[in-house]
Amino acid sequence: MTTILEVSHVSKSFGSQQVLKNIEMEVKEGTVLGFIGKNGAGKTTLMKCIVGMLPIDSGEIRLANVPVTFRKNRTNQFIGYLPDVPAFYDEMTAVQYLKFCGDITGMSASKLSNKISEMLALVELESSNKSIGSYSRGMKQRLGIAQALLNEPKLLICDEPTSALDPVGRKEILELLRRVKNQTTVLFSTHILSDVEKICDDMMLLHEGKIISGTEIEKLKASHKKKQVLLELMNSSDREKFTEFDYQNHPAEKNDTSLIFQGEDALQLQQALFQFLAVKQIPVKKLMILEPSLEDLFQEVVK
Ligand SMILES: Nc1ncnc2c1ncn2[C@@H]1O[C@H](COP(=O)(O)OP(=O)(O)OP(=O)(O)O)[C@@H](O)[C@H]1O
Repeated sequence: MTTILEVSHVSKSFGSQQVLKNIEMEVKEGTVLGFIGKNGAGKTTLMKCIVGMLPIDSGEIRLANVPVTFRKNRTNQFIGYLPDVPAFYDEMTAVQYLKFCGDITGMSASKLSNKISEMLALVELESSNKSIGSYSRGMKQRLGIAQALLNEPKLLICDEPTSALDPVGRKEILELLRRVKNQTTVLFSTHILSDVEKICDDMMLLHEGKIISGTEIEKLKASHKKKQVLLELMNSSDREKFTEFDYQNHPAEKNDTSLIFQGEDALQLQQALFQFLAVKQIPVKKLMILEPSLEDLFQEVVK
């Protein structure tokens, strides 16, 4: 797989505050990469460095193997960028706005006209002839993505595209980003971890100026796995029989018909449960080892 974005040893400070510390990352072509971090972690800063809007103190950023230089737009031909707070001309319609943006890039009139129709269909705004000022936040984000994709970028960068949206708007944007994957590589930042779990091929976490890669997150996940077992019973009366189970070694969380057991070795725990269930002849609805959620891991990393 070709590398589209390469960030090597990048550091960046604002005064005495070092926001990025020797950052190393790579984005492979055709993937959707989720970029996670708490508020103020430095996600926007890194994205602005990638698009050449902020200078870096040291290191190198390469896009399609071309070095990014502060305020030089040579590498911006490869990028579509949707900032966290996109600005629009409220009195324009979507078509007028995209035409305005396309004209600036010097696209030919016929190509632009086809491209506008294609993009508006992609973001499902083709039937809207309202002015942008009357758009919902979700519609504005979708228009922003259409605009960012107008010049067929190799990499689409979206800064917190779902943060200000309600669940319906968020779902629409996530589905759109997933669709867009057929046309370009996507890097998007978020602090909503379930968004990343839903659509991303890879993820990375920015914490205290350093990147924790998707591979490291997976390792963390593996080390946290195999520690919890969920048991769902057919009825609540059977749950009472668990008073005789060895809770001392396997403390459990209890609900009406389910129990979550904690242990150092989930396989052993599962075996002990199987034995107990067989001896007591308790019917089972579900018995499974629980995977930790990204939210659990995030809490683990940042605590
Ligand atoms: N131009 C600037 N001058 C001084 N400090 C800045 C500047 N831009 C960002 N910072 C600081 O750098 C840190 C990282 O900010 P950044 O906006 O990159 O975080 P973020 O991860 O995008 O957060 P959010 O999710 O809140 O947008 C913050 O402490 C912020 O105050």
